[in-house]
Formats: sequence, structure tokens, C-alpha cells
Amino acid sequence: MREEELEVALKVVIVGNGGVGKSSMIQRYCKGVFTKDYKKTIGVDFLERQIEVDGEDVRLMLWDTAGQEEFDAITKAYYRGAQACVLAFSTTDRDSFEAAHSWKLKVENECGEIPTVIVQNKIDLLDHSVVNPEEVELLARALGCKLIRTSVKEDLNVASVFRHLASKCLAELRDTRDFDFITSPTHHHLHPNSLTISAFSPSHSSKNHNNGTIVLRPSKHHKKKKNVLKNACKIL
Ligand SMILES: Nc1nc2c(ncn2[C@@H]2O[C@H](COP(=O)(O)OP(=O)(O)OP(=O)(O)O)[C@@H](O)[C@H]2O)c(=O)[nH]1
Repeated sequence: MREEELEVALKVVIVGNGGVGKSSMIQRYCKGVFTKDYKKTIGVDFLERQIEVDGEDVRLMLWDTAGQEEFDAITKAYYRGAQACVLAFSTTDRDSFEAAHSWKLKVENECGEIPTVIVQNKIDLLDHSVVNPEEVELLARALGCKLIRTSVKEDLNVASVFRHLASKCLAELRDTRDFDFITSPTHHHLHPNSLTISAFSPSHSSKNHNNGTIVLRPSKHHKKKKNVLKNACKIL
């Protein structure tokens, strides 16, 4: 199978305290809209967007989890199989900054070490900031993650968060692209040239990419797909 015939789908979870802007970020990225209204996420929601990264089509499935503790039991299960993570806190909410460590642990427990970006959102409100830049950088270093400062409201740096994660996952995928790590019980039912690793498979390992949604299949046209869906999103 040639490299240009593959399609990659990545499951990305967005975590962080309630009200930091997780839903807004996904809406902004997938639909290009921003709303001032705060509507608490109940459980889990997801949107997707297709982009081209390093010459490859990547389908990003963005899982919006509720930040409120009362939904913990529901959301935890949805981390499973995620291949990348956005860990968000708000410039104006000290608790959300201090909760970053425990969010990281929560994701690690379910997914192992996956590419993660620490997002400091609401930088349009820097005048009301309750965190200083040095401590934020220290946090990112301590967690071993890239730090990106965003304003979903102003549409600042939102796209770079997802582009960075997709690029990192692709690089890791290329490193392991001999495909001999396929373990999905479902792949027997697929076209012989089609390889699917289910995002929802209960078995997972933290090191390899056999724990998530990596869908590798030949293009319908047997040539590199045009990126016609670049800005297309849909609610599933
Ligand atoms: N000023 C400003 N407000 C923002 C920004 N991003 C989100 N908000 C606002 O912050 C509030 C909370 O945003 P949500 O996206 O609902 O937060 P959430 O993290 O999904 O919250 P939960 O669903 O409870 O987990 C909303 O009123 C948004 O309009 C931003 O970059 N700047």
C-alpha cells in the first residue's frame, strides 16, 4: 500500500475545567462561529473536521467532554482510544490552571502518553489574568507538553493547536508504519486492503498506536485525494 493512498483519522479529546472554552474551541474550529453564551456540556459531544497536514488528509474527530465533575463518570470512558489531547485552562480562572495536572493524569490513566497541547485560552482577557506567563511555561514544561495561548473569541491560534497535534501524530504514525501492530478484531471484515483500528476497542496499549482511531485505507480513486473537504464539518 502506498503512502499517498492512506487516510488517517485521529480522535482528539479536549479536557479541562468547566467554562474554560472547550466547546467554544471546537465550534470555532469546526464551524467558524463563536458565541458568548455559556451552555454547560452534558456528557460528551463531538465534531469533526478534515485538514491536510504534511501532504496527508487527516480527519480530526474532536471530542468535547464536560469539564464539570458531576459528569466525570460519563466522560472518562470517552478518553479511551484518544490519540491526542487538548488540555485547556482559562487565563481568568486560577482553579482551571491548577487543575491541569490532574486532567493530565486522568487522560494518561485512560490513554497512556499521547501528544498533548496545553492551551491557555481567553488571552483576549489578559488584563484580567490570574496566571503569570512564567508559571504557565513551567507547567507546560513539567507536563512535557507544548504550550499554545489562544483566544477562541478572537480566533487566535486555534487552528495551530489542532495542526500541531495532527502533525505530531502523523510523525509518530510514520515511525510505526509497518502495520504489523494491527490488532483490531474487526479488520477481518474489511476490504483486504483496508486496515482499521477501532477507537473504541477496549484493549489498548499506551505506547503504540493500536489504541485509537487510525483508519488506513486506500483512496477510492487510487490516487492522492483532493482536499475538497478541507473546511467541511459535520455534527455526528
Ligand atoms: N473572552 C473570551 N471568552 C471565551 C473564550 N472562549 C470561550 N469563552 C466563553 O467562555 C464561556 C465558556 O465557554 P464554553 O466553551 O462553554 O466552556 P467549556 O469549557 O466547554 O465548559 P463546560 O461545557 O462546562 O465544560 C462561554 O461564555 C464562552 O463564550 C475566549 O477566548 N475569550
